[in-house]
Amino acid sequence: MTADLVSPCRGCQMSRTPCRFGADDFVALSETAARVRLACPAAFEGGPRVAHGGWTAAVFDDVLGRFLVHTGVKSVTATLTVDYLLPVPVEQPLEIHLEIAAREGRRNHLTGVLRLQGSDRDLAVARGVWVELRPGHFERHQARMAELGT
Ligand SMILES: CCCCCCCCCCCC(=O)SCCNC(=O)CCNC(=O)[C@H](O)C(C)(C)COP(=O)(O)OP(=O)(O)OC[C@H]1O[C@@H](n2cnc3c(N)ncnc32)[C@H](O)[C@@H]1OP(=O)(O)O
Repeated sequence: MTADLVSPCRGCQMSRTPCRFGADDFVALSETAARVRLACPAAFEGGPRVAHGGWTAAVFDDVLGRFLVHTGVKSVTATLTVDYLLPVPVEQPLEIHLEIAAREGRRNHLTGVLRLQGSDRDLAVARGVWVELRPGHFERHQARMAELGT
C-alpha cells in the first residue's frame, strides 16, 4: 500500500463539510501505520488556549477507527484509554502517529501518539481495542431500538 488519503467519517461525509475535529490531512503510510496532521479548532478550547480533553479523546477515537476501516476492517470502538501527558495547545500544528499494534481474532489493538509537529515530546497517548463487526450489527441495533419503542 502506498501513502494514500484516509476518508472522512460518515458524519463528515454526510454533512460535506471539512472534518469536524480538524483531521483532514490523514494519510496511510503502510498497511499498519498512518499519520495525521491537524490543529485543535478554537471551538474545542477547554482551558486558556488549551484543548478540551474530550477533543483529544474524540480525535483519537475518530482517526484510529477510520484507519481500521481504511484497511478494510469495519469495526467499532470497544475500549479507548488516553494518557494526557501535557496540555495540547489550540490552533497549533499537531501530528498524530498511529498504528495497528496487533490483531487477535476480531479484536484489533491500536495505538496513537499526539505531538506538536516537529517535536518528539508526547502530549497524549491512546490505546484501544476495536472489534470487527459481525454481519447485521446495525440491523440488530435498530431492532433493539424498535423493541424499546424509539
Ligand atoms: C462505510 C462503512 C462503515 C463501517 C462501519 C464503521 C462504523 C464506524 C463507527 C464509528 C466509530 C464509533 O464511534 S463506534 C461507537 C462506539 N462503540 C460502540 O458503539 C460499540 C458498542 N459495543 C458493541 O456494539 C459490542 O459490545 C461490540 C460490537 C464491541 C462487541 O459485540 P459482539 O459483536 O457481540 O462481539 P463479542 O462476541 O461480544 O466480542 C467479540 C470479541 O471482542 C472482544 N471484546 C468485546 N468487547 C470488548 C471490550 N470492551 N474490550 C476488549 N475486548 C472486547 C470479546 O472478548 C471477543 O473476543 P474473542 O472471544 O473473539 O477473542
